[in-house]
Amino acid sequence: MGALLPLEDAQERVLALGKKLPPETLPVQEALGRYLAEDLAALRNQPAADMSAMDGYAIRFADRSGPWQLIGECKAGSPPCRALEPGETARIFTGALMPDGADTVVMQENVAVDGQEIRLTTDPSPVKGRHVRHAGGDFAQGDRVLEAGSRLDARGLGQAVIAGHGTVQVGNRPKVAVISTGDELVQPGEATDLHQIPASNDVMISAMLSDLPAVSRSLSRIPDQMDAICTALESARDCDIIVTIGGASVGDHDLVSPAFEKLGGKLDFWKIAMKPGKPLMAGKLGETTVLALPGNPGSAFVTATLFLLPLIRLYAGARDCLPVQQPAITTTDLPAVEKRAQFLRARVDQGGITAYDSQDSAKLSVLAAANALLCRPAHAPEQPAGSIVPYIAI
Ligand SMILES: Nc1nc2c(c(=O)[nH]1)N[C@H]1C(S)=C(S)[C@@H](COP(=O)(O)OP(=O)(O)OC[C@H]3O[C@@H](n4cnc5c(N)ncnc54)[C@H](O)[C@@H]3O)O[C@H]1N2
Ligand code: MOO
Repeated sequence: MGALLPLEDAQERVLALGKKLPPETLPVQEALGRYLAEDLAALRNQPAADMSAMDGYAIRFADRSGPWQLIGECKAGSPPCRALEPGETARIFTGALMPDGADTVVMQENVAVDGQEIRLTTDPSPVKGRHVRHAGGDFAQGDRVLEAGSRLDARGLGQAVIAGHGTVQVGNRPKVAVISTGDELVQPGEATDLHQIPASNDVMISAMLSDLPAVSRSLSRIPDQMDAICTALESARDCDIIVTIGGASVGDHDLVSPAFEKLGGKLDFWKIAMKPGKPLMAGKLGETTVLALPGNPGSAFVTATLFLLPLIRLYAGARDCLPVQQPAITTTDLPAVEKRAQFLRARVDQGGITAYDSQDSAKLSVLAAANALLCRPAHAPEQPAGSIVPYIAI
């Protein structure tokens, strides 16, 4: 067997095969999950002017001990009442603009109201500036409030809107074809003979894409025949990315690589130093990036996590494409790793991270129970229980 390509090199090469798509402008309401194509600057100050953070009474700190004469009302959505003179107060509500002259708010729980006279009932007396949100205290016009390449989640959308934006420039969604191959595959829910298996990877991989800005289509259960695989690949050439599942290894019926080459595909690499996922293949078919994932469910999931999702993020304009690794304490001894980096299906909780005893990449039961991939780099030394190890949350 020739030298296997190290994982990091393979990730770099896959990302080098892709390209960021030209951006588009969308109404903010339609931009959930997209990556910002440019830094977003605030178009307004927030708050636009000093405003009250409480329901109560606006006062001048200079006459903090009261009593005060009530001269008007300030509510959210209306301009403030006239300026306060010494000894005066205005009724004010949360979110209302402060009247000129006022610099402090006393909560209504801390006063007694007697007609137009308002008295302080608590000791100590008010603190200067208390319960006032100052103009520009959140952000000022021109401030960068969101970074190019960051993902617009619910909070990001809220931020864009409060900063004054009705539309945003975002990365486009790559078109992705998911092609599964195998004579043994049957449709979900269909009865299986002993030599058959439900096509679970198709649903699993498509589901992994559903959380990303991608337009995917599925070409399921292509037979292990050269012509059929070539036809499927040809039919997806309008896509930015073709991902195949299964038929990536070296068996006589593993025809993805031969079909890819027959159509003139340019192989970038095949086989990497990783477990599971060794038979991963990557290349270009014209303008389309092709990733061939191994068929075992554990291998398909791990390679999709480490290669396919990052590639989609790259096309969609993400700043950070690779999965985030976090630290946890291993609850078990981990043996030294040889040349293939390992991604162990594991369970992480407050007590630490525990890799499952069985790491058979064909076992969906283990994959489905896991909530983490415990990362073990190639040539990592033995790590006893209690060591800190990296993991990817799944
Ligand atoms: N002589 C060697 N044999 C194998 C090697 C090797 O290096 N030398 N590599 C092994 C490794 S590692 C893996 S992983 C598998 C991957 O093989 P393929 O990508 O060719 O996958 P298949 O043979 O088509 O399928 C493997 C397994 O997964 C099931 N499968 C496939 N597609 C689906 C699907 N869409 N849904 C559910 N299950 C699927 C398939 O029925 C097989 O059971 O090769 C090793 N062999
Ligand atoms: O990707 Mo294979 O799992 O190493 O069996």
